[in-house]
Amino acid sequence: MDAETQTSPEPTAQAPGGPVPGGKRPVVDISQVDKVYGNETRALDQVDLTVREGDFISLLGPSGCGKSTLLRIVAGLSKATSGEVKWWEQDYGVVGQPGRELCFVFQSPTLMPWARLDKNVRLPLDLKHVKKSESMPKVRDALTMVGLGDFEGAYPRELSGGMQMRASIARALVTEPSLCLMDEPFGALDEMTRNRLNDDILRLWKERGWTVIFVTHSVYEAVYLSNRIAVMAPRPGRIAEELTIEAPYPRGNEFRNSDEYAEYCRRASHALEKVSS
Ligand SMILES: Nc1ncnc2c1ncn2[C@@H]1O[C@H](COP(=O)(O)OP(=O)(O)OP(=O)(O)O)[C@@H](O)[C@H]1O
Repeated sequence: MDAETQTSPEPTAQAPGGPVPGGKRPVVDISQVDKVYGNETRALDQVDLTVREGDFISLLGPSGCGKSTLLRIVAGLSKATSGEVKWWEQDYGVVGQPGRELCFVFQSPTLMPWARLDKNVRLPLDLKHVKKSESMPKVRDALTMVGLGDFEGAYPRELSGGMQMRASIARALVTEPSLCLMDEPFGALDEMTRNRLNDDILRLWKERGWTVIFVTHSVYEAVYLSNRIAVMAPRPGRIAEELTIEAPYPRGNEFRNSDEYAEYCRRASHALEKVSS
């Protein structure tokens, strides 16, 4: 998971199962994944999802439908009971090899309270024994990208909740991931801060050429950010419906205030109501 990122092989027009719709190469292929916990909770049942290069996919669903479980399985933090999670042309085990770097942004910032921001953000590179002379320019670059360029010497307690979340995104950025997994990163923030961070994430997604899998409870957030939304249902956890959000990027306030956005939100709410009832 922590190996140096290098350039991925050139995209090809063929997926293992045939031609790639739209020419986009699959990054992760989740196939017939079940997860049954030790207490016999069936958290996931026959989940199929193909994540393609450049996708911004939201996993949207009520509490307990298995969103975090699925994300943790993709990250290799938990094992599927059965089924497969494959990377393009290779098994999951190759994560951490060149071109297969991923990052995970958790629900809370999980910063080390005793360390200044630069040290917090440098942590993944320190763990890889990257020399300080090499890591510090990357740390400064990442902090600047999330708008915290002037705060590298600050302690987490000196920052607002939104700034702490930005710092945790900077810590993910320094690893130069190609796939970014985000588990409800903005759920605890007020609406204005969440909107601002949504815009930041879309900018980084575009600039960095990321593929993102994003967990959220919020219909509004899912529609604003995503090109695809997988609506998940509980008991057992499964993907009940997939919505495509055709609105072009970049998206901003114009999109947020548009009839098109309202219509997509209505559709996503309706899908969510169906699985929650
Ligand atoms: N370690 C575990 N052991 C037993 N059951 C678990 C474990 N982790 C999760 N579960 C159960 O699996 C189901 C799916 O949980 P999960 O956290 O993946 O859902 P979620 O959709 O992410 O929920 P939330 O939106 O509340 O975070 C739930 O019923 C949960 O109680």
